[in-house]
Amino acid sequence: MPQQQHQTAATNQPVVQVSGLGKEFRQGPIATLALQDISFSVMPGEFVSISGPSGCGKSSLLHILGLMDGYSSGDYLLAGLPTKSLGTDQRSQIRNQHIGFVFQAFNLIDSMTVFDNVALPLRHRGLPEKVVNEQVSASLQQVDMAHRLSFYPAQLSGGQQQRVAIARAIVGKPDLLLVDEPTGNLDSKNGDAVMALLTQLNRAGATIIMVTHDSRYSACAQRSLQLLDGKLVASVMREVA
Ligand SMILES: Nc1ncnc2c1ncn2[C@@H]1O[C@H](COP(=O)(O)OP(=O)(O)OP(=O)(O)O)[C@@H](O)[C@H]1O
Repeated sequence: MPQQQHQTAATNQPVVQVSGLGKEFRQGPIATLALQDISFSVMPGEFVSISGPSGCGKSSLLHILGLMDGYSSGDYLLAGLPTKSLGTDQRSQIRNQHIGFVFQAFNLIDSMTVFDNVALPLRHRGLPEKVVNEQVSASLQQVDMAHRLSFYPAQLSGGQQQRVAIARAIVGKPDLLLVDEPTGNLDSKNGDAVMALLTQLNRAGATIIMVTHDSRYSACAQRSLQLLDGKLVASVMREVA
């Protein structure tokens, strides 16, 4: 399969730099401290997993890293850009330029073909259709789904839908792939295939942060961050085969 070069593979600036990050949710008089004093960096080309028990703050952290939610304290630099005081439009633009998302539920648009789903981030950037065609084709080849470009999501298996979702996430050559429980809706055979694909993308230069409950899959990452009660309690390096 052809391999795309990801933007950050050649730089030495952290893709993610989080320091003293805190997140408080307020529901009337009740305050929940979902994240407390979290600090870590992720360098270009790293594959980092985030794990921990239910309610420990994994989704809250991923949402902040994806600029889908703000934070209450600390700092977060994305590819060197300060994110603290960004407005909604700026966040959305930076998300489109720098971040690819892969969700547990795939989140494909049912009324659009595979091609149009994958083309979405590029059309959002206003790129010419010729460039869109080239990049979508390359991206679908990377995930081995080029033979299904005129299919609709309902005509695909779960594993195929997730591969299309991965194609959509990488089509714009983002600095960072944020992956949330990518195997949660898949059987073990398809889950293994999706993890093999993510590992392959990482070897080709993609920087990946993945939330997973599954210790088998967190072992695919070079580093595992473990959260407990909103705190970062361990950062474990692994030798990945
Ligand atoms: N919108 C919200 N309003 C209030 N509290 C919230 C909100 N979102 C999350 N929380 C609280 O923040 C804490 C962390 O939740 P979060 O969803 O980040 O955990 P998680 O580790 O992703 O859990 P799971 O593995 O079950 O998905 C929990 O105590 C949760 O109740």
